[in-house]
Amino acid sequence: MSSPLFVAIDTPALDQALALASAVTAHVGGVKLGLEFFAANGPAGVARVAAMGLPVFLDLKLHDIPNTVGKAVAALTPLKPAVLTVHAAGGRAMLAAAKAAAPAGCKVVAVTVLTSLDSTDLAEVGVSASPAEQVARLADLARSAGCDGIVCSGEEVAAAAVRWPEGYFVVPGIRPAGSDVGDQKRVLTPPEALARGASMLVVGRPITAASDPAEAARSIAASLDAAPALTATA
Ligand SMILES: O=C(O)c1cc(=O)[nH]c(=O)n1[C@@H]1O[C@H](COP(=O)(O)O)[C@@H](O)[C@H]1O
Repeated sequence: MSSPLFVAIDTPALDQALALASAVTAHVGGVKLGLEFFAANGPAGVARVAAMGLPVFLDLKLHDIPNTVGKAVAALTPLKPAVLTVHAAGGRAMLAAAKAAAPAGCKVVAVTVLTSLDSTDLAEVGVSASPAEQVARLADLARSAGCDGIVCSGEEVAAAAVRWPEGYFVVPGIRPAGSDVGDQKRVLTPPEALARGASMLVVGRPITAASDPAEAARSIAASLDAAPALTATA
């Protein structure tokens, strides 16, 4: 089985992205390219990283009217992403349009509540539900709209995996014990998130900002090998 560990290569510098992907390739299951990389390098940059051979998670968090999102997803098809993100808050028709336009074999996953938000942040944008309640609501929406899974934090993934047994669960906000949390608010360690049912662990700065990214990735991968089997509870 390929590793659930994906490294988030958040940099505008193509050379740096290629060097990071090359350094960690033996220890990860794929690379995640997001807005920072895409804004600077566009589809051609994504193709350069993809040519290295690792699966690419293209994390553009699309959120617009259904027609626009469907056409944007169709335009990304030549890049053959393994996974694409859209925002669940875009609604049922937008989620269905994204899935309908996605290339065969590409998982469309819906971002529920960003891991940088807590209940105070949600209240500020008019959401009175807790992060756990909101993730459950948006997971049900994503599932019924035909998506393959969701993005949520490690705090919600066990309940989501119970609600949606065949779902694919992308979990960012991953921090090895003792590492800097940064702007993340809902975090879990790599083995804990895996044990709770994560399908993919997204790790950025704990690897990319390490003095030795290859060693950081190797160490996280080794911690996963020692992780206990799934113990998901609702
Ligand atoms: O969709 C994502 O990947 C994502 C969703 C989310 O709720 N939180 C989140 O941090 N991410 C992404 O996961 C990565 C986390 O990076 P680090 O905090 O450096 O590990 C970033 O590239 C974020 O864009």
